[in-house]
Amino acid sequence: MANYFNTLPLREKLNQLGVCDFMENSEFLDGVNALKGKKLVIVGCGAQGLNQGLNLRDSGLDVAYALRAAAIEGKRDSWKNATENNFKVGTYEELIPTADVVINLTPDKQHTSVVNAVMPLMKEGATLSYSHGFNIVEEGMQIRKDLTVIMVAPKCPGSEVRAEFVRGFGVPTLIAVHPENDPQGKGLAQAKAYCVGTGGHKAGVLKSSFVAEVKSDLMGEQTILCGLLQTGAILSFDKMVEKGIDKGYASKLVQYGIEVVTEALKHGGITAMMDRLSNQAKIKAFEISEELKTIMRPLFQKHQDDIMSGEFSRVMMEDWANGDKNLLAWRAATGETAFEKTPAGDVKISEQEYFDNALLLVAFVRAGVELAFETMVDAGIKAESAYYESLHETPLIANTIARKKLFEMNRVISDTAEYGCYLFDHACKPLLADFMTRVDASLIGKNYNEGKDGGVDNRALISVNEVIRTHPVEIVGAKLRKAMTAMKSIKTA
Ligand SMILES: NC(=O)C1=CN([C@@H]2O[C@H](COP(=O)(O)OP(=O)(O)OC[C@H]3O[C@@H](n4cnc5c(N)ncnc54)[C@H](OP(=O)(O)O)[C@@H]3O)[C@@H](O)[C@H]2O)C=CC1
Ligand SMILES: CC[C@](O)(C(C)=O)C(=O)O
Ligand SMILES: [Mg+2]
Ligand SMILES: [Mg+2]
Repeated sequence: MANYFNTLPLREKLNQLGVCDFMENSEFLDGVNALKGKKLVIVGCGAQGLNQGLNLRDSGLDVAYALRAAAIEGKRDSWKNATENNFKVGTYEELIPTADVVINLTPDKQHTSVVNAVMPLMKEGATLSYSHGFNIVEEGMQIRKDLTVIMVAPKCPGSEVRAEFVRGFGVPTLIAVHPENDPQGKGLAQAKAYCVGTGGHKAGVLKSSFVAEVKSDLMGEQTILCGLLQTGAILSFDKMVEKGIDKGYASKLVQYGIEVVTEALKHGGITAMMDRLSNQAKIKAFEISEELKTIMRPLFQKHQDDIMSGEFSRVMMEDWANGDKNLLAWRAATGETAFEKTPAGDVKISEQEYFDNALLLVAFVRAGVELAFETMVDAGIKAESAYYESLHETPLIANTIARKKLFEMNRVISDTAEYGCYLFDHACKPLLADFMTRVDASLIGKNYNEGKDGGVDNRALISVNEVIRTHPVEIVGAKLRKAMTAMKSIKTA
């Protein structure tokens, strides 16, 4: 199989990369009807499988789970997830032949073998669905011509797909129909109905393409969403310990601080996050984030280049073939970091203190969101898609760190995200070594405002505000957030 994207002529590459239509509420008035009464069979019951299935069932759809025989016999977690939630469970042979829609929610590294196993069992004219286009785009999987192939890709971890739905909201979602597989022209209607079933239509839906989803999703997850949050968390914690800050306090400030500062992003973008700081702290956070952007820009560009060329996938797939040797070693090393091993202290930190005592975290977030957004847009990804993959999803990943630190984040994200996260983190830390020698406790661990009189140069403040507020991520964000009127707040630690 050849990398599908690389087989396309340049104009078609650009064409597919540029597919990005924000869908109006009026396009979802048909609700879940296109899937009502159809049999939806989800393959795999993990992070996305379980949570999407719960939402789809609560939306009135008929959902069952096809698991591999070993998972059923061994009563593995996937079997427990499904049966404890009272779903029908069966083998591929039992459930796939009657399915109208087969939803493949197994890890990307298994897609070729899973699709090769289920495709011969699928009935004529059925639909195969993915939540990430890797198998189609990077591996060039060929699907039987009578089958419709759609994608419904929530822009967030599975746990948050459920949590937002239960809160009465949803998560932004990219939907697409594979241009090579839409023989009956029903793909879009089914993808829209599926998206209503998961609640995604409440948060914003982009009509995208498999190509645009893959090239933006991989970039977001490697850089700002997971890679940089991991780097920022570890470096911030280590710096506080080096400066003599209590370890329990340091652990708590980072674990919950990322969630608290990014919650402001969710509601009002970088502007709202930076406005939570005093004027003098905002100017300082702006300066250090500008420096971080300069240092990290080449790394962000390298990741995007490697994603576009297929080099990233090639190297990751080598590791798959090698029994995940690198991934497993990197996962184990993450578990051994001092941040991971130090429990959060039993100390009260007020919401404002998370901002005032963690300027460095705010600077990492601003730098990472803006860099990821700028790099994606420069590569031909549309601003709306880049916004979801950078600014909007950062708080949702931060929620997972608040639960159980980097372990939880890496457990709930996909296998491609976890691999890319470590790759970025390992390249980023050495790049920041010199910068970090200049960071003191006033930037992380202590209140930046302490001992300062609060005065600022008016012109400097006006110019900082101007740069923050007119960044293209803020412009598109303001527009997209208007469509998120039902967004709920989360409770902070
Ligand atoms: N994780 C996330 O939050 C996101 C994931 N996605 C996409 O969703 C899809 C699913 O990812 P994710 O939910 O992380 O997957 P998980 O790693 O959570 O695994 C899902 C399930 O697949 C089953 N499985 C594993 N290997 C096989 C196999 N060889 N054959 C059959 N079943 C297998 C596992 O059950 P068992 O081993 O018991 O059989 C497990 O329950 C991916 O395409 C991913 O890119 C998209 C957005 C976010
Ligand atoms: C963390 C990134 C993601 O792409 C996601 C949750 O959207 C993944 O693959 O897990
Ligand atoms: Mg994603
Ligand atoms: Mg992903």
